[in-house]
Parts: sequence; structure tokens; C-alpha cells
Amino acid sequence: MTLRHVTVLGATGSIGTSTLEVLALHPTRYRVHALTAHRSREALLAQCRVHRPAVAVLDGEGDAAWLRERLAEAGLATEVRAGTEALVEVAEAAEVDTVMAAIVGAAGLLPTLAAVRAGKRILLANKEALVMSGALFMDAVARHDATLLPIDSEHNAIYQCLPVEHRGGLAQHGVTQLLLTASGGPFRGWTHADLAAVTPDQACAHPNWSMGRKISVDSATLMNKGLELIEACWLFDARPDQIQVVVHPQSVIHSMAAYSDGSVIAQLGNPDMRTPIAYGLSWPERIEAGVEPLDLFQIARLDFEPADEPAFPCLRLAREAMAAGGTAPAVLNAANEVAVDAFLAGRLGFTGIGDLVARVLDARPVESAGDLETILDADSLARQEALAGLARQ
Ligand SMILES: NC(=O)C1=CN([C@@H]2O[C@H](COP(=O)(O)OP(=O)(O)OC[C@H]3O[C@@H](n4cnc5c(N)ncnc54)[C@H](OP(=O)(O)O)[C@@H]3O)[C@@H](O)[C@H]2O)C=CC1
Ligand SMILES: CC(=O)[C@@H](O)[C@H](O)COP(=O)(O)O
Ligand SMILES: [Mn+2]
Repeated sequence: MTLRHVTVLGATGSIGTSTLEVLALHPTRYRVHALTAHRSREALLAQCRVHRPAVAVLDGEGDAAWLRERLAEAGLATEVRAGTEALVEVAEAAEVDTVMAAIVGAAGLLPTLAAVRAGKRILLANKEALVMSGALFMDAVARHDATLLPIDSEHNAIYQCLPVEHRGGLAQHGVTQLLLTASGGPFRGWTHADLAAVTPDQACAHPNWSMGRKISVDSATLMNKGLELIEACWLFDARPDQIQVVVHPQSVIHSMAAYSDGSVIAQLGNPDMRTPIAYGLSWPERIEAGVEPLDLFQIARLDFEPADEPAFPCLRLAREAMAAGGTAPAVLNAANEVAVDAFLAGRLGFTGIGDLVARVLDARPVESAGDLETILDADSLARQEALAGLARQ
């Protein structure tokens, strides 16, 4: 068995901590090379004590100096670095073969792309990176012979339901449709009018998954499903019209692939991210993930319904951005990040999220997204437009 050396980008988050739980079950298979966080220095210190990485990264120099001192007091040799350059370094380091990309939002793009360009095995949770840079990202995966394994539960499920080699389009492998499941979020069944006064805590109370606050809000607006639709188009070389969103409130079927002979292949499991994480870490083998076995008698029933697009316009906005192509998905993502931040800070109402994203998409031109600079510019200008929109209200 080869020992794999892993960098965990976003180690202190929900996906990061689940990843470390799985790694801890297999000390002879995996060694942690680097752990990164933004500002959670106490949490990163605790992780360093347990996992003893060679490198730890925080955003600010002050936090890095604090961590350096605490680690030295604890007699640990972990080197501490700061900033985006350090994130890129630990993602592309020669010692590393596997990178868990679990930073939330656009901040994950540069280190994740660095891992791709260094030909690593990338476990992709950070969907925003792929949404922003779709064609460029997938071209880099092919050009640098990187191994890209989807961690997002739906995409991991579809990956497991597709033939091993599915590049070159779905149709040539007899796949007619991808069925992307959605829980419907905490406000499933609510009308657009009901949603006006919901609070951040209500929006973050996901019925089935325990996740970071940004993705929890995205699930509540169905923007998460919109981002996932775009993510699936890029990962599986699919057109938006080949993907059907199916609301499935139990989150037990994690997604499906439909074939020309009438077969529909589904992947099921308890809603626990340690399953896709373990899959990505061990692929093509399987390892123990610490997840409870699925008890179908306890679940008893599985329900399905269409998404309510009039009440949750973000799904349509994402589909339209994918159809518009070029920089439109990066604009959608940037506007959504600003809007979700404002909602969580109490500066924007819940239904204001979709309204703001729609206004920014209308205001920003769609350009060809052939290079990273254009994508980063589109991201930055969309953020400025969104902030100006917030200031005007
Ligand atoms: N949680 C889940 O179950 C799922 C998550 N995903 C995706 O995975 C990604 C991570 O989600 P989740 O774990 O929930 O998010 P969390 O908010 O729980 O964690 C985010 C992690 O990223 C770090 N981080 C945040 N901002 C920055 C920044 N500017 N620079 C560097 N690091 C940063 C955080 O550090 P700090 O702690 O210091 O803030 C933290 O380690 C997202 O893209 C999400 O969409 C996909 C499917 C399921
Ligand atoms: C766990 C995971 O992959 C999340 O993206 C999850 O899908 C959120 O649930 P919904 O967006 O379906 O509510
Ligand atoms: Mn998902």
C-alpha cells in the first residue's frame, strides 16, 4: 500500500474536519502534509497537535506568528506560513499527491488550480472554483494529467453511477440524463412571499446536512443546486438540458444517471460527507469512512417532486448563466457570494439574494473566459457591482 501525502485546504471547515476524521481512521495509508485555514487559529492549532502536518497556513501574518509561537511551545516542528502564495505552495508541493479542495468560495480558485496544474489528485468540494473557471479548469485537468474526483455529494454519486470512462459526451456511453437530487432546503414548500422575513439561523438550519453557513444559505435559496448544475455540466461534459433537478427531501439518493435502455442507476447512503470524502481519498479502492450503514426500513419512504422555480429563482439564474457561457457563471458566483455575506450580516433580506444576483448579471457584460485574468476581473467587477447595488438600497 502506497502512503499518500495529503494537503487539506480549508481544514477547519465542515468538509475539512470530516476529511481529517476519515484520514485519522487510516494512519498507515495517509500522512497530512499541510493544513490551511483563514482565521481560525485556535482550531488549526488543535488540528496540528493531532495531525502533525509539515506545514500550516493561515491568512494573516499576525495569526501565523501566534500559531508559530504556540506550536513551538508544544514542541511541534510544523512550519507556519501566511497568505495566498502559501496556499498555492502547499497545493502544488512536490511531497503532496492528494489535495482536498475545501476552501469555501472564490478564495479557493488559485490554490485548487495550482494543484491541478501540478498534476495532483484533486478532491473537489470547492464547487465555486469550477463554476468560475469551468473550461479553463477542465482543460488544465486534461493538460496536466490531474485526477479530478468530485466530493460534492451529488457529483460524487453521479461519478459512481457513470461508466469508468465517460469523457467525450454522455450520449456515446448510453447516458440520456443526469438526475441531480436536491433536498429542497429548509424552506421547501414555502412561497416567495413567506420567504421575505426569514433569518440567517433559519436559513442555515438544513434539514439533512450539517455544513458551513455559506453553502447552507445556498441550499436554502437553491443557488446551491444552480451551482451544482453548472458543476455537473463541466465535470461530466453535459449540457444543462441533460440535467434534471429532482427534489428528494430525504437526501438518501445522492443523484442518479439514466441510460438509453431504461435503467436508472442511483447511489444511496446516509447524508454524511465522510462517504464521498473516503471515496475520493481511496479511489479506485474503498475504505472505511466511519459512517452508519443505511437502514432502509428506518427511512421507509423516498419522495420526489419538481423544484419550485418561481419561489426559488436562483436555480433559473444559474441555468441561464451557464447557457450564456463565458464569464457569466463567474459573475453569478461573485454576486451570490456578496449577497450571501450581506444576508448573513443582516444587511439584505433572503429574497434580496436572488434579486441582487439578477441585477448584477444584467449589468455585467458576458466575455469569453479564455484566461484566468479575465475570470478574476469578471469576479472582481461583479463584486463591485453587487456592493454598489447593496449601497443603493
Ligand atoms: N459542508 C458540506 O457538507 C459541503 C461543502 N461543499 C463545498 O465545500 C466547500 C467548503 O464548504 P464548508 O466546509 O461547508 O465551508 P466552511 O465554511 O465550513 O469552511 C470553509 C473553510 O475554508 C476556509 N476559508 C474561508 N475563507 C477563506 C479564505 N478567504 N482563504 C482561505 N481559506 C478560507 C475556512 O477557514 P476558517 O475556519 O479560518 O474560516 C474553513 O477552513 C464549499 O465550496 C462548499 O460549497 C460541497 C458539498 C458539501
Ligand atoms: C452535502 C452536499 O453535497 C450539499 O451540497 C447538499 O447537496 C446540500 O443539499 P441541497 O442543496 O440539496 O439542499
Ligand atoms: Mn451537494
